[in-house]
Amino acid sequence: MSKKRLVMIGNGMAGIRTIEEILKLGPEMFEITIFGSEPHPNYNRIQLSTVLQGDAEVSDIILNDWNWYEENKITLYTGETIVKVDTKNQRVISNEGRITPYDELIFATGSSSLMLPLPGVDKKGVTGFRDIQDTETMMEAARQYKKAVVIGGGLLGLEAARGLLNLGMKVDVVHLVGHLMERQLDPIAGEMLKQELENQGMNFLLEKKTTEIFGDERVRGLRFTDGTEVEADLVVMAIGIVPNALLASESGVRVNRGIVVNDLMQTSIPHVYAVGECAEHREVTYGLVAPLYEQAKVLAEKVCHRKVLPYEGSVTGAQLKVAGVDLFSAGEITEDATSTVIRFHNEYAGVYKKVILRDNQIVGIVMYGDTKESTRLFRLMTLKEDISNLTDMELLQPIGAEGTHSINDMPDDEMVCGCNGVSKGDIVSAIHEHSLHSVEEVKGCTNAGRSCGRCKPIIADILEHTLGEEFDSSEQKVAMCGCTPLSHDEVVDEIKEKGLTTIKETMNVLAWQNEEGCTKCRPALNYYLGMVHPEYKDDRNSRLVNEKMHANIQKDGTYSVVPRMYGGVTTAQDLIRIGQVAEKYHIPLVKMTGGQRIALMGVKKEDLTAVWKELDMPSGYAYGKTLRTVKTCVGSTFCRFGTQDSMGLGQELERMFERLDTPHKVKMSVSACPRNCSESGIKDVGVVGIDGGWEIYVGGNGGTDLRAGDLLYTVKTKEELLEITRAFLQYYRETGHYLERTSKWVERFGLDHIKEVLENEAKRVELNARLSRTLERYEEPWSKILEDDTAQNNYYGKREVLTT
Ligand SMILES: Cc1cc2nc3c(=O)[nH]c(=O)nc-3n(C[C@H](O)[C@H](O)[C@H](O)COP(=O)(O)OP(=O)(O)OC[C@H]3O[C@@H](n4cnc5c(N)ncnc54)[C@H](O)[C@@H]3O)c2cc1C
Ligand SMILES: NC(=O)c1ccc[n+]([C@@H]2O[C@H](COP(=O)([O-])OP(=O)(O)OC[C@H]3O[C@@H](n4cnc5c(N)ncnc54)[C@H](O)[C@@H]3O)[C@@H](O)[C@H]2O)c1
Ligand code: SF4
Ligand code: FES
Repeated sequence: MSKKRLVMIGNGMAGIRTIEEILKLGPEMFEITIFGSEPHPNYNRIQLSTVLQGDAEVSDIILNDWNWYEENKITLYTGETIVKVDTKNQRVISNEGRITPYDELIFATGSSSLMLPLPGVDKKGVTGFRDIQDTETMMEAARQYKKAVVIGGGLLGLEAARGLLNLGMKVDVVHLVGHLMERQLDPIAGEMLKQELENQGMNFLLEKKTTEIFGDERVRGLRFTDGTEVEADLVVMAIGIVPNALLASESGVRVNRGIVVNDLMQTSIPHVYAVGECAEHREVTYGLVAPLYEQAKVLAEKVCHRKVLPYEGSVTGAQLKVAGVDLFSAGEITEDATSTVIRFHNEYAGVYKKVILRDNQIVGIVMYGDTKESTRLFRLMTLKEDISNLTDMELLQPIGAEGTHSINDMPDDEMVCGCNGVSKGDIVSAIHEHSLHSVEEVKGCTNAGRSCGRCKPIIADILEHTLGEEFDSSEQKVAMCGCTPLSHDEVVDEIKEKGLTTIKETMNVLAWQNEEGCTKCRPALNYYLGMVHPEYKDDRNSRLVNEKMHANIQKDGTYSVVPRMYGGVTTAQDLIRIGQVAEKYHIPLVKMTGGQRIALMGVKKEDLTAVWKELDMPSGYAYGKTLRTVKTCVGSTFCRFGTQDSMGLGQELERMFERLDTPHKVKMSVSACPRNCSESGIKDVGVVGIDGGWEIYVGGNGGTDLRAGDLLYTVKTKEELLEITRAFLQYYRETGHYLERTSKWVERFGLDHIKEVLENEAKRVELNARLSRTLERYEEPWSKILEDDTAQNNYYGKREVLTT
């Protein structure tokens, strides 16, 4: 039987994904011919922003190279545009006069940039941002000129503006309405975004309507309806897109805004289909790849005569690809009389989260500054789950709360790669079925990570979780954050090799792509610099919010205060004082913590310093990436089973390591006999007394990733124990990644390796010496703040932390 002739107009992302799906279902079914106006094979249009921002070359973003077409016996005509479709005789005609007959025809013509029909729009230096050519036009302009204006403060305009800043241009963004990305963000989130981008160097002209682009042959500036003007050597129009549907309508295919299709992607003419941005389905046209790839799958099943699950439309979520900006938006963005809203807003930390509910279902999500919960919430929204059994707290995790959402907790159907519709379950099955070991292999096999690339860190986590020891994390270089391509280890090596001493200097010398850094890299750099240079002056403003405040911020915007109680031992005087302070400052809850401390919960920000003063006790660092507590049992002092003085040792350890900066929090414990009443088996360092000595366990964790500690050594004396523990902690400090718990670190390095280092006497002595130098630098923070009026005003007095 001869093959049917399949012709596709358009060689872009949605079209080629359709062909890939067709080749999977029926590799021998069609003789395929593709026409593309652009002179390139299929490339990742999404990554044009990355190319413009200087993080990739055009060659890096090719999705299907020339070989792919050849290997799949596809005839490809690039740089050739179809100008006529004769649906009666089933053939297409190109601008080169080439006539190609078809049995099945697919329109995959995408969209074009919407260009304002203004006087001067055809001047040199005015461009859209849609393809490689536009990107090259902008890059060329940046080599010769200084000043750019972007019209449109949406996703595209802001990504373009960020790229032009990276290329050294001064950039104004002209926006029609009062806040940025008004289609995705409400005014509060829009304002937060504006502030961040202003810090990065962008200038905004809001509520401005352009009337004219003036200049000579080349643009010189813009004029607005209010009579004002702004200079410009380059104007980038990013005010939306228009589906390329004219050819279809001229060929008699029904067109509204886009080419109208039914649930099987069929147009009004038999054997003619449309897919991607050019298609209009149930009156909606889409501008993100996720829905387009869903359409591609349905269309492939249809033309291959497979059982088809009809396309019923998509819910989309948007994120901005600009370093230092963490936002997510999906569905409705403003509440109305029929909806209710749960909102968390911490202006100080720059975090805003809003979930809109109707009939106990999520109908809208807006998040800025912390989007960790976005995939989970988006899943609840798309599945239309009844959320009435979830508390506000379960829906919106406050900042500073431990993420409850580990890979373990993730349901199999949770979407990992939104662009390509790949769930955790799909990835885990592919890892097992195809013996995959790297992110690149997962990408090749499942498509996850193949578009915007944002999901790659989660794919790496899933690989690690699924493969355990077989996972070679060294192969998976993960950048510290979007501000740099360097990994944590590479940044630390550079700090040491180049003798970098401040955050600013590190960012400059290592060519940070975002001058100010972001909430991921600033705290990490602050930690690494302090770890490498004991004399480093801590940059408080680069700390995570709880550390900056020296108190844990709570769900309702109040704080918790937990004073230090060495080894979990207190006195009657301290308890009386705590009681008096709790009464005087109307502290609503006094709670014993899991680490044997007393927490005063619900302290108002303006009362924090007075509470510290009247308690007159050191900070317990319940908020810090440092030693939290050393939990102890009563031990030989009172217990008849006790073989050792656990309270004495616990207090000594806590006094030794209090305030020590570590990559993540460190919990310790001392039990005086193997009955282990203070749970030494699930601590970062857990000590158990035995007859004639101590056992030291490390890498234990009692949290979401439950892990029993490994026995590191059995020692006879307290001196040996202290020397080993100090060396262990210092080695963790020097080689752990910022925010990596010892449980993960021990697994990454392997217990044998750690033992080998600690058994080497010279190394052990050096580690102890470096730790001693570091420990000298720490001071008690609460009393320091009480001596410092400026700090009190800046952090606790004038500013208002808003939580609604
Ligand atoms: C800078 C930028 C950043 C983006 N970022 C994201 C993002 O982060 N996430 C996301 O989901 N989406 C993003 N998008 C949108 C995404 O790239 C598009 O949704 C997707 O590329 C659309 O695919 P398509 O195949 O429908 O159209 P296209 O990729 O535009 O392909 C259509 C092709 O058809 C060709 N063509 C048109 N008419 C003819 C003709 N008559 N004859 C021959 N060829 C023709 C065009 O030249 C074009 O090459 C971004 C887009 C841009 C421009
Ligand atoms: N990160 C991403 O997901 C991403 C990135 C880039 C592009 N895209 C996609 O590309 C497409 C185009 O993006 P876009 O940002 O151009 O479209 P958009 O429609 O999302 O935003 C256009 C913005 O321009 C503003 N605007 C309209 N007319 C204006 C005028 N005369 N003057 C000033 N401002 C004006 C609008 O108010 C709107 O905010 C969209 O489909 C988008 O989803 C997505
Ligand atoms: S661990 Fe042993 S010594 Fe400590 S309290 Fe429990 S039984 Fe007593
Ligand atoms: S989420 Fe975009 S590639 Fe995975």
